[in-house]
Amino acid sequence: MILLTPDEMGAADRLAAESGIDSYGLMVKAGYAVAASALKHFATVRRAIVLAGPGNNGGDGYVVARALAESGMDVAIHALGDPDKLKGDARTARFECPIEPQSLEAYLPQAGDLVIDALFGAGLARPLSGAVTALIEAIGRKGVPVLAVDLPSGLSGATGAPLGAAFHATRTVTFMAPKPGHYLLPGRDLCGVLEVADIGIPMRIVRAAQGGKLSVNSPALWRAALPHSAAGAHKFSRGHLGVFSGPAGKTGAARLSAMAGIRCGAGLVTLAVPASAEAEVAAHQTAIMQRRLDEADDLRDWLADRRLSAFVIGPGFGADARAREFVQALAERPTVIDADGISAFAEAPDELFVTLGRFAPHCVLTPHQGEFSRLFPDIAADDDCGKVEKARAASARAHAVVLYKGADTVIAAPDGRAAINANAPPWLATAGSGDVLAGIIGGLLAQGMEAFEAACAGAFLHGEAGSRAGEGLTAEDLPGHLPPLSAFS
Ligand SMILES: NC(=O)C1=CN([C@@H]2O[C@H](COP(=O)(O)OP(=O)(O)OC[C@H]3O[C@@H](n4cnc5c(N)ncnc54)[C@H](O)[C@@H]3O)[C@@H](O)[C@H]2O)[C@H](O)CC1
Ligand SMILES: [K+]
Repeated sequence: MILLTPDEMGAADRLAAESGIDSYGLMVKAGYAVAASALKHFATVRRAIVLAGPGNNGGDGYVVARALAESGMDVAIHALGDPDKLKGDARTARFECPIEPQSLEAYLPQAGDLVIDALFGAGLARPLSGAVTALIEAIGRKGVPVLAVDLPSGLSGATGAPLGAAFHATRTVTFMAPKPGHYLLPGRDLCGVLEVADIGIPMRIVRAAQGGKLSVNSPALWRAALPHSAAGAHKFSRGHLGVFSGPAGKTGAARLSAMAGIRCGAGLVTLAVPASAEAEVAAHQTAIMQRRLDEADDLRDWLADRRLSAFVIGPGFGADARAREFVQALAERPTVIDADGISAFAEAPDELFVTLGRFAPHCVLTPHQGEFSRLFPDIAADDDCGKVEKARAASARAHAVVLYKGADTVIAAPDGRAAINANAPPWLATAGSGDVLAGIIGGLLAQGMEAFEAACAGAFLHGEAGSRAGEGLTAEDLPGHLPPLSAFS
């Protein structure tokens, strides 16, 4: 599913107008879509209160009011600012609506109300005023449901961050395509159930307006790149994943990664294990092989085997000089660098980026928020940037795919492509879950998937496994609940 930033939506609007599409007609369809949602999902409310803002979001609101009044609902309009100052389509909508707007201050929330939030949408430019903030709080205290037009007022459609106070909507109706702010947190929560209404802008125009580089993560993005088990496939043709284990007592994370790697189809998986942990690891493994590997020289000997097609380093490994040395040696091969593999470079991020920059961007960094801040402190601290922009900036700097973890995981590639992953159930945030994700991505890389597609597919499969394993899952449950890749081809 494509995503449009509010600016791109504005471009789509302009392209639509240039192609002769009547913009007021778009506003009418937008308003009727919201009214239809109100009638379908809030039919039992006593009255609908349209809060109409000073621009076209407000204009949509007047159309909603007219449509609901025509359907017999008890409707009132409370306008922010002077309705006589409305311009263009919003002005037309106001005068085509039979209901006289009252002032915003005159609205006293009552049980049984439905608030239609048509104050601000794509044009939100600054935090809401104190009066509007107070009204949002009064509505929240009264427990009055809110149906938001395009975006809950106060929420940035670009970043998913509120600019101060914002409505917490029960449902949001947006137009033609979702925006990043509908999926990034806390925006996704503030929107409630999201509906995307078609208001008659041809998709060729919507696609022309879209930079084409930002999507909601879905199989459509990577199904063509999935490894297909050809009839003649044998274990060597499905790649060989190397996973680096930590020392005795710290081998669980790597074992989770290795299990995930073999479960998502890697033909062979080998755990590289220091002498101290050999017995411990051997006691747990069956299908997964192991190899003693202590120092960088052992690693270089192992790397001579070109059948090794991908690696995972980081889970439980230890964030030390040895980790940096190993990552430096691995950078020439597709490698998932996770956890300690990232933190090991906290004092010298550029050392990692220079090394990765010497090769094609075939590595995947999988930082959570803390690790991201350690590796990209200036990017993490830039509040003007949303999570998509941060992941993109980090990916360009690191010359690697960056999978910026969270309940709203964002995947970005150095070429600007980005995807927001939105299928992770909340209970996926459990110890070891990240180790499994690293293993899934490593397993897909080992089978020849490119880094961006492997990271997107990995994030999606991880979320699916979490949903299938259900609440109360532990990380050990995840590999066994991975859906077969054939389910997506
Ligand atoms: N193709 C579509 O998606 C369509 C969208 N429609 C609706 O149009 C709005 C966008 O309308 P716009 O006039 O550009 O902006 P807003 O109505 O969101 O904002 C109005 C105006 O308010 C000022 N402003 C911004 N922030 C604040 C603030 N915090 N306090 C006070 N005033 C503020 C600023 O000047 C804005 O311009 C979109 O969301 C859709 O709902 C079309 O109706 C149909 C086609
Ligand atoms: K709104």
